[in-house]
Amino acid sequence: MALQNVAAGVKAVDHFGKQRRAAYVTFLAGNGDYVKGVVGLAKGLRKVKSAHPLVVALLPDVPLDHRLLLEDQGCIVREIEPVYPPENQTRFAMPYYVINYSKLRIWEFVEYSKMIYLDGDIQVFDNIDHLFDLEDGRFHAVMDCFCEKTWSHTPQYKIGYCQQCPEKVTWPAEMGHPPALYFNAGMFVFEPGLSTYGSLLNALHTTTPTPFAEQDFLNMFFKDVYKPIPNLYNLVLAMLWRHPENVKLDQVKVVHYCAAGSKPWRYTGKEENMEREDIKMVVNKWWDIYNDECLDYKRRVVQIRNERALQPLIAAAAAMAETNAPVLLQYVAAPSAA
Ligand SMILES: O=c1ccn([C@@H]2O[C@H](COP(=O)(O)OP(=O)(O)O)[C@@H](O)[C@H]2O)c(=O)[nH]1
Ligand SMILES: OC[C@H]1O[C@H](O[C@@H]2[C@@H](O)[C@H](O)[C@@H](O)[C@H](O)[C@@H]2O)[C@H](O)[C@@H](O)[C@H]1O
Ligand SMILES: [Mn+2]
Repeated sequence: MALQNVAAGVKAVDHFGKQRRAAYVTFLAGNGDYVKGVVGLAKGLRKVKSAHPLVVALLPDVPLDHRLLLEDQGCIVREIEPVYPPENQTRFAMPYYVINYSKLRIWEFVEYSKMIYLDGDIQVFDNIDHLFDLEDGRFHAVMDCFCEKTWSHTPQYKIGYCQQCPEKVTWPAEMGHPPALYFNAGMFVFEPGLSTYGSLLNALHTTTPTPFAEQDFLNMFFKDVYKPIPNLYNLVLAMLWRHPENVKLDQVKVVHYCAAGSKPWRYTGKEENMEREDIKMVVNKWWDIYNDECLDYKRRVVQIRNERALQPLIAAAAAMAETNAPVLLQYVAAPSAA
């Protein structure tokens, strides 16, 4: 029995050259435990019934078993080449931040017209598909906070200034202009494009790396088109103790587990602020999704024997792939007469 996989899943739709589409995209590097973050994210997007697939841009050092785990969760796995900043003496805020420049490869995913990037340590608790309708030609992201120790190298940290409460400490005239609005690069809405991609890589080669690596670089590159979106779309956890007046936790749709000690899959509760009831609550909410087997992806295979049914079924399956419900069509050719 000759089985021919007529995959009408998302990939096949790409080959049909249909209109460009929207997708979520995340980034995975190494053979460590961030893969748990990406599995959790895939299940979280399924739980909120997102209509769009999750693409995982992963580095060559991600092992096969991790890739299969992600495929089995319905992710579209795309291997990318690393991107390194120019030779430098920079001390990154976290030494591993140097690998984060590889995120820039996602601008090359031009089969998609609009994408939402989400770090692997992010969870989506409410549907945010409406963000794909945000204005084109802009870079949409949530404003960051400068109050954590990770910012102690900056002038704003030294004088206690934060864009989250600009009225609290007046920016001294002798220090020139206050810093431009600055976004957290763990979540952003963007449009892939080869010309932007080329400009990004060219600009990178002549830009001295800085402590927040690609986050600093992206803020510099998109400064003129950056448009802040509410922090309910990317709650940087430090906001809970740095700017509680700016946070309505019951309205938060997206949580970013970037505070030290808050990665759910590594959570011990020992680090500073990690014993807080709100931190325990969002970490438990992450685990509820990660452990929920009902949210595991179930691949659907439909076998076809009648060749005349093939085309309409491919069209129907391609349409379903659009709504992040890929179907694998298998055409079972009749055995040839002996
Ligand atoms: O060993 C690593 C470190 C980072 N990342 C990816 O790079 C992103 C940015 O790193 P991280 O979230 O740790 O930075 P933070 O937001 O905590 O500063 C992660 O979310 C992952 O998607 C990864 O895959 N493996
Ligand atoms: O490589 C630089 C990283 O910079 C950002 O993380 C930082 C930043 O948010 C600081 O403002 C916080 O103080 C800190 O905790 C947090 O880790 C992005 O989340 C991450 O994706 C990545 O771009
Ligand atoms: Mn992160």
